Amino acid sequence: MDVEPPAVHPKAPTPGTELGIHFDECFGCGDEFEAGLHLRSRIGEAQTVYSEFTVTAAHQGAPGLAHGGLLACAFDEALGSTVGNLLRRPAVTGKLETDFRRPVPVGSTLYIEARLDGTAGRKIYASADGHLDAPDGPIAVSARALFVAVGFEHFTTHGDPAALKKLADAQEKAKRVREGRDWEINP
Ligand SMILES: CCCCCCCCCCCCCCCC(=O)SCCNC(=O)CCNC(=O)[C@H](O)C(C)(C)COP(=O)(O)OP(=O)(O)OC[C@H]1O[C@@H](n2cnc3c(N)ncnc32)[C@H](O)[C@@H]1OP(=O)(O)O
Repeated sequence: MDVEPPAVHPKAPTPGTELGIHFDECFGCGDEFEAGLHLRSRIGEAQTVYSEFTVTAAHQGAPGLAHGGLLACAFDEALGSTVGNLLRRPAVTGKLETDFRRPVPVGSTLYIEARLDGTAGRKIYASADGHLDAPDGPIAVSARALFVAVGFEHFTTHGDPAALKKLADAQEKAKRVREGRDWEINP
């Protein structure tokens, strides 16, 4: 099947939009686990999403250096957020390939620029570069991923119903807040 240019969803968030946490307990972006990556993302121009995270002592592999697996996690999150938010299509990572080009010390911030590369049926291709300590800093890590579009039953069949309910409740609350209907915000 031919690879087609990605078609950004008409209701995708516009450039400049700060993307919130998609699930409080997500290791990549959630805020419930102190040791998580706490990655933050923003929509850029031309099918890009910019993400940042700061490496802490909780992310070490060798002393003082980020663990490669946790760096891969950051790219999975940044690329998944790019796919989910720009295409507005549930999808899961099928394949993730990383090139580690420079060590990433504890205390440094990785600026990840991720982009959609194309789609072929259910297959979605995306890639990203992680710049060290500045958006135009040297590239420390690059990644390419294949996401596969799935139905919501992927999550209801294989996931945790209680966690899915928690997520649905949080999304409903966020919607109420956006629409000014939440009593805690507008008593
Ligand atoms: C809605 C609004 C959203 C709003 C905003 C949301 C924001 C949201 C932010 C999320 C941010 C979190 C980002 C973390 C994302 C994860 O970490 S997801 C967790 C890790 N991934 C998984 O657990 C996936 C586990 N794997 C599976 O469930 C299944 O293998 C898959 C991937 C669904 C595929 O199975 P399947 O549905 O049976 O499909 P299958 O026919 O095998 O494959 C479909 C096509 O993909 C190809 N393919 C599949 N796997 C591979 C592979 N590894 N290599 C090469 N090709 C492959 C197949 O060859 C096939 O190709 P074609 O024949 O069509 O040419």
